[in-house]
Parts: sequence; structure tokens; C-alpha cells
Amino acid sequence: MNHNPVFLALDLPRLDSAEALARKVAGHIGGIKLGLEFFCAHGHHGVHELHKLGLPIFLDLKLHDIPNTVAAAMQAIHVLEPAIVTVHAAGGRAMMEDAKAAAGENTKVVAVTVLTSLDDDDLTAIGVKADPAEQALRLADLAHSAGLDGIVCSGHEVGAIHKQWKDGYFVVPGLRPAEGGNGDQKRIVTPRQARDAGASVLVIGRPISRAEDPLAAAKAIEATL
Ligand SMILES: O=c1ccn([C@@H]2O[C@H](COP(=O)(O)O)[C@@H](O)[C@H]2O)c(=O)[nH]1
Repeated sequence: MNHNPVFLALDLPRLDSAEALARKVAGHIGGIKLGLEFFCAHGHHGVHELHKLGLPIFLDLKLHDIPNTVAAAMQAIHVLEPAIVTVHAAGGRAMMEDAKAAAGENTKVVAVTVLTSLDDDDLTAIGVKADPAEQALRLADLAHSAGLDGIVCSGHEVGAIHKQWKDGYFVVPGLRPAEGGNGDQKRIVTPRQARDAGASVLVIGRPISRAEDPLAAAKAIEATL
């Protein structure tokens, strides 16, 4: 892989801290992921500010609503020229089709299958009878048939999904270097394991942002890839 597949999740409450962190590690990541925390706090202005670093922007908004609403939201963020945007596959085929149709041609629309913070028990509690691997595969098939570019799944599932969807774009969060805590993530692998299994994008937040030395952490992860 020529380019750095790591997208840094900037889940920080302050815009100046987020910018400073991104600037510090910019040479050792491939892009920036801005999620709900960032977008709710800083909106379009914040995204414009981070764009100034010249790295691809991944807007991880996990849109999940009726098709008309999701399509309108996609149109509203078109101006931000995101490289990647997420929707929830559980929103259904029509929602995903309309989201893709409303996105800019340079934006990859990827569907979240099963959040990496969920395990078997969590799925049972919300009435899903399949285990995370089966459910992720089912939702990946649905996203594929709806014309999306790819999916978000854990490193446990990406290999099996990749076998069935050869040219899919696979975003994998829930990554933890060998040492360090899991936090709220339940289905984790190392960045290298995810890459070897076929991940296109490695989403990494706290292992870099909460490290004592974020630059050293980013370099150490880069060296394993
Ligand atoms: O299934 C998912 C989907 C998205 N995420 C997002 O990725 C990052 C992970 O951050 P870490 O600090 O490395 O755990 C975070 O922004 C999530 O919103 C995910 O973790 N799992």
C-alpha cells in the first residue's frame, strides 16, 4: 500500500486542540476523521479549518433517517467536499441508494454495519438474532447491492467481507496497538491485522490522541504497517 491508510479520529471538544493535534501528526497519517462530537460542536466552520491541512476529510456522521432526510443532509455537506461519508446500513436499501445519489462524485459513501463497540450480547439485547460476523456480512451485502462504495466493520469481519466484495472500500475502526486499553471498543484488532485482512482505511483515535506523545504514537503505528 503506497499511501498511509490511517485516518486520525479527531474526537476532541476544542477546535484549537484538534487542529494542533492534526498539525503535529500530519506527516504520519493519511487523513482526518471528523465525527459527531466534532461536527456538532464546530459544524461547517470546523471542517473548513481542518481542510487547510490539505489532508482528505472523512465525515463520520453515520446518517440514519428516512431516505428524503438523509439525501438532504448529504446535499447540505456536499460543499465540504468530504472524501468519505458514513450512513448506517440499518437505514435500509432505499436510504442508502438515495444517500449515494445525493453525494458528490468524489465522495465515497460507506455504510456502518455493526458498531465495533457491540458484541453478541448487545446484538441480542436489540433483537438481532445473528452474531456480529453474520450481521456485518448481511448488511455489507445490502450496502453493496444499494450501490455504496463500501462499508465500516471491525477487523474481525473485514477479511470475510473482502472475499465477497473484491473491489469494496473497507473502513475499519476498533483498532488498538498491542499495548493499551480497549476503552468502549469490544471487537478490536491491531492496525496491522486489519490492514492484512483487507482494510482500505484504518480509523485510529485515542491510541494517538490520548497518547502521552501523539507524534511518537502515530509514528509507531505507521512503522507497523
Ligand atoms: O463501528 C464503529 C464506527 C465508527 N467508530 C468511530 O471510530 C473512532 C474510533 O476511535 P478510537 O478512539 O480509536 O476508539 C471513533 O471516532 C468512533 O466514533 C467506531 O469506533 N466504531
